[in-house]
Amino acid sequence: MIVLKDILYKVPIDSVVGNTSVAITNVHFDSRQVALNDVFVAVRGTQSDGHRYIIKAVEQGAIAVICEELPAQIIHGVTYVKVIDSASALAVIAANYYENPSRNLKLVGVTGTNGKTTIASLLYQLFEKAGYKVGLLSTVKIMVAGEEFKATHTTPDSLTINKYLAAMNAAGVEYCFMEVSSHGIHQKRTEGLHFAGGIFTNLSHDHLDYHKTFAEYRDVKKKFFDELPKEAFALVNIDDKNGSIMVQNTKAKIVTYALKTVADFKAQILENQLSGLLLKINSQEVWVRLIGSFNAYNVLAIYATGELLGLEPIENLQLLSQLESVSGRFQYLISKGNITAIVDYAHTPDALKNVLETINDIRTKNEQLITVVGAGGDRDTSKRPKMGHIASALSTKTIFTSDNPRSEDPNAIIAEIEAGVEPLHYKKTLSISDRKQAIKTACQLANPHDIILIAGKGHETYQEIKGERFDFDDYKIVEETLKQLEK
Ligand SMILES: CC(=O)N[C@H]1[C@@H](OP(=O)(O)OP(=O)(O)OC[C@H]2O[C@@H](n3ccc(=O)[nH]c3=O)[C@H](O)[C@@H]2O)O[C@H](CO)[C@@H](O)[C@@H]1O[C@H](C)C(=O)N[C@@H](C)C(=O)N[C@H](CCC(=O)O)C(=O)O
Ligand SMILES: Nc1ncnc2c1ncn2[C@@H]1O[C@H](COP(=O)(O)OP(=O)(O)OP(=O)(O)O)[C@@H](O)[C@H]1O
Ligand SMILES: N[C@H](CCC[C@H](N)C(=O)O)C(=O)O
Ligand SMILES: [Mg+2]
Repeated sequence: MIVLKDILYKVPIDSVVGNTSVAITNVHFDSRQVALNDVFVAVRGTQSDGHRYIIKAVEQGAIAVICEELPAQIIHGVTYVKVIDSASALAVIAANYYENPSRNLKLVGVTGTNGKTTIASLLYQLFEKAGYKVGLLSTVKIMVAGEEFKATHTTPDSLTINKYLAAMNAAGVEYCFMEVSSHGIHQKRTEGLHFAGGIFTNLSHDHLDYHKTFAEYRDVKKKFFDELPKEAFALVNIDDKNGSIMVQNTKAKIVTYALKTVADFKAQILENQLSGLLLKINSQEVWVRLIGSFNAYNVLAIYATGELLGLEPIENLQLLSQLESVSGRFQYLISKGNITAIVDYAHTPDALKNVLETINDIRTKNEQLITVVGAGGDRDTSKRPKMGHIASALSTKTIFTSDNPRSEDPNAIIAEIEAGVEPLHYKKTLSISDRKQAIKTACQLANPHDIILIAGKGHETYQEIKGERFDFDDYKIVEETLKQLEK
């Protein structure tokens, strides 16, 4: 039996109306999911306010309500707990309800604009190959010791996080790697978790619709490091100018990694090819099957984390060379007709620039680089012209198309992307709003040895248009189209 006051442990409370010794069944922050004897936590959101649904939750059987403001109408038999901050209370309640599962394993959070999925997924692979039971919470999927679950967010809500961590406890998981998004930190989805370490990848332009200014976005990321406990490690990319800012106020042990600067963990790129990277890490050579100089940072962060969590350096290096690429991250095929098609999740200006520069480093001048790219609807609009500028400047030909238009007009998004194209690059671009048609056109324009980059959607298996999700898989489409054209 779970009692309300037990799950309120360490929640900053303002006042209580009713009895906190009542038995409760479940906890929800969505009134539509509330059933008899559940607790409803009213959270203020971006579209609506959970406080509006308190009456509905009580009608559905809620025995207790956690809120920042008491409702005008108090129902007898229901306990009302007024808290300072509902989102924060929800996170602490979630951890209490599932018996603090983050304390029974080593939890490492990865934050930064790009590279979170890559690092978290490859750490999952590394520790699994080292013989441990491992957990993963990522944009692509959730893993509990080999069992796969669907991911809906990069960082899920605090109840979902703790639910999966509890399942990991039950499965005997020793290490869990999770992505920590800026939305996740800002909405306090990760509060109340006990982290053994935090990793900072890099910081560049993204989500400025939500966070408004770059400084605000940076400070939200920094908050994750501010809150790490002193026994944790804070592993930071010190080549990124925001790396030192991230750990300015952390209590955790600061460990640095870099390619260009003096750091605790240092790497050098010896070779950079389409088949992989040859790196020198802390004076040892290692070959990895990951492509692009940005992946040298990811590999170095993974190596350093392995060592910080106790892997032997030799074993660590051996396992690094066995890692397989992550779905939708520089995932490529070479067709029968010798056309290389690359599918990559680059959906920020910086990621797009990195991927294009990597391809330009690898290709020879007579091969064309044909890029297919768009930008998501209902998301940061200021990145659109930047992406248009970068794609057109760094590709031989660029086809602008739709990403997930969501509620927006696809052609209006494309017009904003086109606005960033410099006049001298105009003639190298065309726009086709139907993404499938855009991919097909890229395939038709490609000659043997050319490279096609399809950016922005990576592993996604849908396209979201006007609230509906249609099946869509960049990799499958380009694979099938090239097969048909080369029949
Ligand atoms: C903008 C945003 O982050 N929104 C998240 C937020 O929803 P919200 O604030 O819009 O909620 P709301 O609709 O205003 O509702 C307020 C409250 O009323 C409750 N409610 C609402 C209706 C009702 O009938 N009854 C009821 O109780 C809701 O459950 C909610 O608690 O809280 C929800 C619950 O945790 C999230 O599912 C939701 O994510 C939406 C779906 C989303 O698209 N989020 C994206 C932007 C996101 O979080 N992305 C990051 C990755 C970003 C990156 O690439 O780095 C991620 O971590 O996934
Ligand atoms: N260390 C890095 N530095 C810069 N760009 C990177 C790095 N790692 C990956 N990228 C680029 O960013 C894209 C997204 O990578 P990844 O999915 O690992 O990032 P993410 O941080 O998880 O993104 P999201 O915020 O959408 O979850 C990749 O497809 C690649 O183009
Ligand atoms: N986690 C990112 C994913 C963007 C992926 C891109 N395909 C899009 O739909 O904009 C976001 O929610 O902003
Ligand atoms: Mg991710």
